Amino acid sequence: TVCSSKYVLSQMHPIWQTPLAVPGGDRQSPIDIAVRKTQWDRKLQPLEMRYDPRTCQQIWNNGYSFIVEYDDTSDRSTLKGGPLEDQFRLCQFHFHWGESNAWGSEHSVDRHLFPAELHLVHWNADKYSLFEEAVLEDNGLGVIGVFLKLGKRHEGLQKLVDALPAVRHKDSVVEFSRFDPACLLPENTEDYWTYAGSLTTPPLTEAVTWMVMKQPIEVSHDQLAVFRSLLFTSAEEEVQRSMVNNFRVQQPLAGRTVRSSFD
Ligand SMILES: NS(=O)(=O)N=C1NCCCN1
Ligand SMILES: [Zn+2]
Repeated sequence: TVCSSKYVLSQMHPIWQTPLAVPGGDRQSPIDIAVRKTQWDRKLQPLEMRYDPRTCQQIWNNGYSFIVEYDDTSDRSTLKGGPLEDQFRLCQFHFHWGESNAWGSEHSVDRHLFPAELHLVHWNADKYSLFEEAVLEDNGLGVIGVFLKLGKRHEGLQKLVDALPAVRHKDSVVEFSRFDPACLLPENTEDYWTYAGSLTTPPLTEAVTWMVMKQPIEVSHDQLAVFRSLLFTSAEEEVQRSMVNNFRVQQPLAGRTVRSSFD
Protein backbone atom coordinates (compact mmCIF):
# COMPACT_ATOMS: atom_id res chain seq x y z
CA THR A 1 0.00 0.00 0.00
CA VAL A 2 1.24 3.46 -0.69
CA CYS A 3 2.22 5.20 2.52
CA SER A 4 -1.05 6.95 3.32
CA SER A 5 0.39 8.55 6.43
CA LYS A 6 0.92 12.28 6.67
CA TYR A 7 4.47 13.51 6.43
CA VAL A 8 6.15 15.19 9.38
CA LEU A 9 7.47 18.49 8.08
CA SER A 10 9.77 18.98 11.05
CA GLN A 11 12.70 17.40 9.24
CA MET A 12 13.55 17.64 5.56
CA HIS A 13 15.88 15.36 3.62
CA PRO A 14 18.98 17.33 2.64
CA ILE A 15 18.81 16.23 -0.99
CA TRP A 16 15.24 15.43 -1.93
CA GLN A 17 13.68 18.32 0.03
CA THR A 18 11.07 15.81 1.16
CA PRO A 19 10.38 14.74 4.76
CA LEU A 20 12.75 12.31 6.37
CA ALA A 21 10.33 10.29 8.42
CA VAL A 22 7.14 8.66 7.21
CA PRO A 23 5.34 8.18 10.55
CA GLY A 24 2.41 5.83 10.45
CA GLY A 25 4.91 3.88 8.34
CA ASP A 26 5.99 1.09 10.67
CA ARG A 27 8.28 -0.70 8.21
CA GLN A 28 10.65 1.96 6.95
CA SER A 29 14.26 1.48 5.78
CA PRO A 30 17.19 1.64 6.28
CA ILE A 31 17.81 0.30 9.79
CA ASP A 32 20.69 -0.74 12.04
CA ILE A 33 21.02 -4.53 12.22
CA ALA A 34 21.63 -5.30 15.89
CA VAL A 35 23.11 -8.77 15.45
CA ARG A 36 22.35 -10.00 18.96
CA LYS A 37 18.64 -9.23 18.38
CA THR A 38 18.41 -11.07 15.04
CA GLN A 39 16.68 -14.45 14.97
CA TRP A 40 18.17 -17.41 13.09
CA ASP A 41 15.48 -18.94 10.82
CA ARG A 42 16.73 -22.37 9.71
CA LYS A 43 13.86 -22.58 7.20
CA LEU A 44 15.37 -19.73 5.15
CA GLN A 45 16.44 -21.21 1.81
CA PRO A 46 19.55 -20.16 -0.15
CA LEU A 47 19.03 -17.24 -2.52
CA GLU A 48 18.93 -18.15 -6.22
CA MET A 49 20.17 -15.36 -8.50
CA ARG A 50 20.10 -16.13 -12.23
CA TYR A 51 21.27 -13.04 -14.14
CA ASP A 52 21.74 -12.81 -17.94
CA PRO A 53 24.39 -10.13 -18.67
CA ARG A 54 22.73 -9.54 -22.06
CA THR A 55 19.77 -7.89 -20.26
CA CYS A 56 22.04 -5.00 -19.20
CA GLN A 57 20.98 -1.83 -21.04
CA GLN A 58 22.29 1.51 -19.72
CA ILE A 59 23.67 3.62 -16.90
CA TRP A 60 21.68 6.70 -15.87
CA ASN A 61 22.53 9.53 -13.47
CA ASN A 62 19.14 10.32 -11.93
CA GLY A 63 20.44 13.14 -9.76
CA TYR A 64 20.61 10.97 -6.64
CA SER A 65 22.72 7.93 -7.64
CA PHE A 66 23.83 6.19 -10.84
CA ILE A 67 21.43 3.44 -11.90
CA VAL A 68 22.42 0.42 -14.03
CA GLU A 69 19.19 -0.60 -15.75
CA TYR A 70 18.20 -4.06 -16.99
CA ASP A 71 15.58 -5.28 -19.46
CA ASP A 72 12.87 -6.71 -17.19
CA THR A 73 10.28 -7.41 -19.90
CA SER A 74 10.88 -11.18 -19.56
CA ASP A 75 12.22 -13.66 -16.98
CA ARG A 76 15.87 -13.53 -18.07
CA SER A 77 17.43 -12.06 -14.93
CA THR A 78 15.68 -13.40 -11.86
CA LEU A 79 15.88 -13.86 -8.08
CA LYS A 80 14.02 -16.43 -6.02
CA GLY A 81 14.42 -18.51 -2.87
CA GLY A 82 15.59 -17.12 0.45
CA PRO A 83 12.56 -15.54 2.18
CA LEU A 84 10.81 -15.02 -1.15
CA GLU A 85 7.76 -17.05 -2.15
CA ASP A 86 7.65 -15.84 -5.74
CA GLN A 87 10.06 -15.23 -8.62
CA PHE A 88 11.35 -11.66 -8.91
CA ARG A 89 12.91 -9.86 -11.88
CA LEU A 90 16.01 -7.66 -11.70
CA CYS A 91 15.17 -4.15 -12.89
CA GLN A 92 18.22 -2.16 -11.77
CA PHE A 93 21.08 -1.77 -9.35
CA HIS A 94 22.61 1.34 -7.81
CA PHE A 95 24.79 2.42 -4.89
CA HIS A 96 24.81 4.79 -1.88
CA TRP A 97 28.08 6.25 -0.58
CA GLY A 98 29.64 8.92 1.63
CA GLU A 99 32.01 11.82 1.13
CA SER A 100 34.41 9.99 3.46
CA ASN A 101 35.21 6.31 3.95
CA ALA A 102 33.86 6.54 7.51
CA TRP A 103 30.23 6.39 6.35
CA GLY A 104 28.05 6.00 3.26
CA SER A 105 26.05 2.79 3.67
CA GLU A 106 22.31 2.95 4.47
CA HIS A 107 22.15 -0.13 6.69
CA SER A 108 24.66 -0.70 9.49
CA VAL A 109 25.66 -3.79 11.48
CA ASP A 110 25.85 -3.16 15.23
CA ARG A 111 26.10 0.55 14.28
CA HIS A 112 29.09 -0.12 12.00
CA LEU A 113 28.69 1.88 8.78
CA PHE A 114 30.47 0.95 5.56
CA PRO A 115 31.78 3.42 2.96
CA ALA A 116 29.12 2.33 0.44
CA GLU A 117 26.21 -0.05 -0.16
CA LEU A 118 24.97 -1.74 -3.37
CA HIS A 119 21.24 -2.32 -3.94
CA LEU A 120 20.03 -4.86 -6.52
CA VAL A 121 16.34 -4.06 -7.05
CA HIS A 122 13.91 -6.82 -8.13
CA TRP A 123 10.10 -6.91 -8.47
CA ASN A 124 7.58 -9.74 -8.03
CA ALA A 125 6.80 -10.84 -11.58
CA ASP A 126 4.64 -13.78 -10.42
CA LYS A 127 2.09 -11.39 -8.90
CA TYR A 128 2.49 -8.13 -10.88
CA SER A 129 3.20 -7.13 -14.49
CA LEU A 130 5.22 -3.95 -13.99
CA PHE A 131 7.70 -2.55 -11.46
CA GLU A 132 5.44 0.51 -11.12
CA GLU A 133 2.63 -1.80 -9.95
CA ALA A 134 4.75 -3.93 -7.63
CA VAL A 135 6.19 -0.84 -5.91
CA LEU A 136 2.75 -0.25 -4.33
CA GLU A 137 2.35 -3.75 -2.84
CA ASP A 138 3.72 -5.13 0.42
CA ASN A 139 5.18 -8.20 -1.34
CA GLY A 140 6.13 -6.31 -4.46
CA LEU A 141 9.89 -5.85 -4.24
CA GLY A 142 13.01 -7.74 -3.21
CA VAL A 143 16.21 -5.73 -2.73
CA ILE A 144 19.60 -7.34 -2.11
CA GLY A 145 21.95 -5.10 -0.13
CA VAL A 146 25.72 -5.64 -0.33
CA PHE A 147 28.17 -3.63 1.79
CA LEU A 148 31.33 -2.24 0.16
CA LYS A 149 34.49 -2.06 2.28
CA LEU A 150 37.87 -0.55 1.44
CA GLY A 151 40.39 -3.06 0.21
CA LYS A 152 41.74 -4.46 -3.00
CA ARG A 153 40.51 -3.18 -6.36
CA HIS A 154 37.33 -4.92 -7.54
CA GLU A 155 38.05 -6.04 -11.11
CA GLY A 156 34.37 -6.62 -12.00
CA LEU A 157 33.38 -3.16 -10.73
CA GLN A 158 36.10 -1.47 -12.79
CA LYS A 159 34.13 -1.79 -16.07
CA LEU A 160 31.33 0.17 -14.38
CA VAL A 161 33.74 2.71 -12.84
CA ASP A 162 35.28 3.38 -16.29
CA ALA A 163 31.84 4.28 -17.65
CA LEU A 164 30.95 6.78 -14.87
CA PRO A 165 32.64 9.88 -16.34
CA ALA A 166 30.13 9.59 -19.21
CA VAL A 167 27.25 10.11 -16.73
CA ARG A 168 28.88 12.78 -14.56
CA HIS A 169 25.85 15.10 -14.67
CA LYS A 170 22.23 14.57 -13.60
CA ASP A 171 19.98 13.20 -16.43
CA SER A 172 22.90 11.85 -18.47
CA VAL A 173 22.57 8.31 -19.86
CA VAL A 174 25.13 6.06 -21.52
CA GLU A 175 24.65 2.68 -23.17
CA PHE A 176 26.09 -0.13 -21.06
CA SER A 177 25.98 -3.77 -22.11
CA ARG A 178 26.94 -7.27 -21.06
CA PHE A 179 27.51 -6.52 -17.39
CA ASP A 180 26.90 -9.48 -15.06
CA PRO A 181 25.69 -8.13 -11.70
CA ALA A 182 26.56 -11.48 -10.11
CA CYS A 183 30.20 -10.31 -10.17
CA LEU A 184 29.24 -7.74 -7.51
CA LEU A 185 27.97 -10.37 -5.06
CA PRO A 186 30.27 -11.61 -2.25
CA GLU A 187 31.58 -15.20 -2.42
CA ASN A 188 29.25 -16.11 0.44
CA THR A 189 25.61 -15.36 -0.49
CA GLU A 190 24.27 -18.00 1.92
CA ASP A 191 24.64 -15.75 4.96
CA TYR A 192 22.23 -12.79 4.95
CA TRP A 193 19.79 -10.90 7.14
CA THR A 194 16.20 -10.34 5.97
CA TYR A 195 13.42 -8.04 7.18
CA ALA A 196 10.27 -6.30 5.93
CA GLY A 197 11.07 -2.70 4.96
CA SER A 198 10.68 0.07 2.45
CA LEU A 199 12.39 1.85 -0.40
CA THR A 200 14.93 4.33 0.96
CA THR A 201 14.36 6.83 -1.83
CA PRO A 202 11.01 8.10 -3.12
CA PRO A 203 8.35 6.76 -3.28
CA LEU A 204 9.54 5.25 0.10
CA THR A 205 6.76 2.67 -0.19
CA GLU A 206 6.66 -0.25 2.27
CA ALA A 207 6.99 -2.84 -0.46
CA VAL A 208 10.46 -4.29 0.13
CA THR A 209 11.67 -7.64 1.42
CA TRP A 210 15.28 -6.73 2.25
CA MET A 211 18.09 -9.29 2.03
CA VAL A 212 21.34 -7.78 3.36
CA MET A 213 24.49 -9.86 2.76
CA LYS A 214 26.69 -10.52 5.79
CA GLN A 215 29.91 -10.59 3.73
CA PRO A 216 30.95 -7.24 2.17
CA ILE A 217 32.76 -6.93 -1.17
CA GLU A 218 36.10 -5.09 -1.37
CA VAL A 219 36.67 -2.05 -3.57
CA SER A 220 39.65 0.30 -3.76
CA HIS A 221 39.86 3.88 -2.54
CA ASP A 222 40.36 5.02 -6.16
CA GLN A 223 37.18 3.23 -7.29
CA LEU A 224 35.16 4.96 -4.55
CA ALA A 225 36.75 8.29 -5.53
CA VAL A 226 35.21 7.92 -9.01
CA PHE A 227 31.75 7.47 -7.39
CA ARG A 228 32.38 10.79 -5.59
CA SER A 229 33.34 12.50 -8.86
CA LEU A 230 29.72 12.25 -10.01
CA LEU A 231 27.46 15.28 -9.65
CA PHE A 232 23.93 15.77 -8.28
CA THR A 233 23.55 18.69 -10.69
CA SER A 234 22.85 18.85 -14.41
CA ALA A 235 25.31 20.32 -16.90
CA GLU A 236 23.27 23.54 -17.20
CA GLU A 237 23.25 24.37 -13.49
CA GLU A 238 25.52 27.19 -12.34
CA VAL A 239 26.68 25.56 -9.13
CA GLN A 240 27.91 21.94 -9.38
CA ARG A 241 27.39 19.75 -6.32
CA SER A 242 29.36 16.49 -5.76
CA MET A 243 27.22 13.36 -5.53
CA VAL A 244 28.14 12.18 -2.02
CA ASN A 245 26.21 11.22 1.16
CA ASN A 246 23.26 9.98 -0.94
CA PHE A 247 21.89 7.78 1.84
CA ARG A 248 18.75 8.07 3.97
CA VAL A 249 18.85 8.42 7.76
CA GLN A 250 18.08 5.22 9.62
CA GLN A 251 14.48 4.54 10.63
CA PRO A 252 12.86 3.04 13.76
CA LEU A 253 12.79 -0.76 13.87
CA ALA A 254 9.23 -0.36 15.28
CA GLY A 255 9.08 -3.86 16.73
CA ARG A 256 10.20 -5.68 13.58
CA THR A 257 12.33 -8.82 13.73
CA VAL A 258 15.40 -9.17 11.56
CA ARG A 259 15.95 -12.84 10.66
CA SER A 260 19.31 -14.39 9.79
CA SER A 261 19.87 -17.30 7.41
CA PHE A 262 22.82 -18.40 9.57
CA ASP A 263 23.44 -19.09 13.21
N1 LIG B 1 17.41 2.68 -2.28
S1 LIG B 1 16.13 1.81 -2.66
O1 LIG B 1 15.52 1.31 -1.44
O2 LIG B 1 16.50 0.75 -3.59
N2 LIG B 1 15.05 2.79 -3.33
C1 LIG B 1 14.57 2.77 -4.55
N3 LIG B 1 13.68 3.73 -4.94
C2 LIG B 1 13.18 3.84 -6.26
C3 LIG B 1 13.31 2.64 -7.09
C4 LIG B 1 14.46 1.77 -6.77
N4 LIG B 1 14.93 1.79 -5.41
ZN1 LIG C 1 19.23 2.09 -2.72
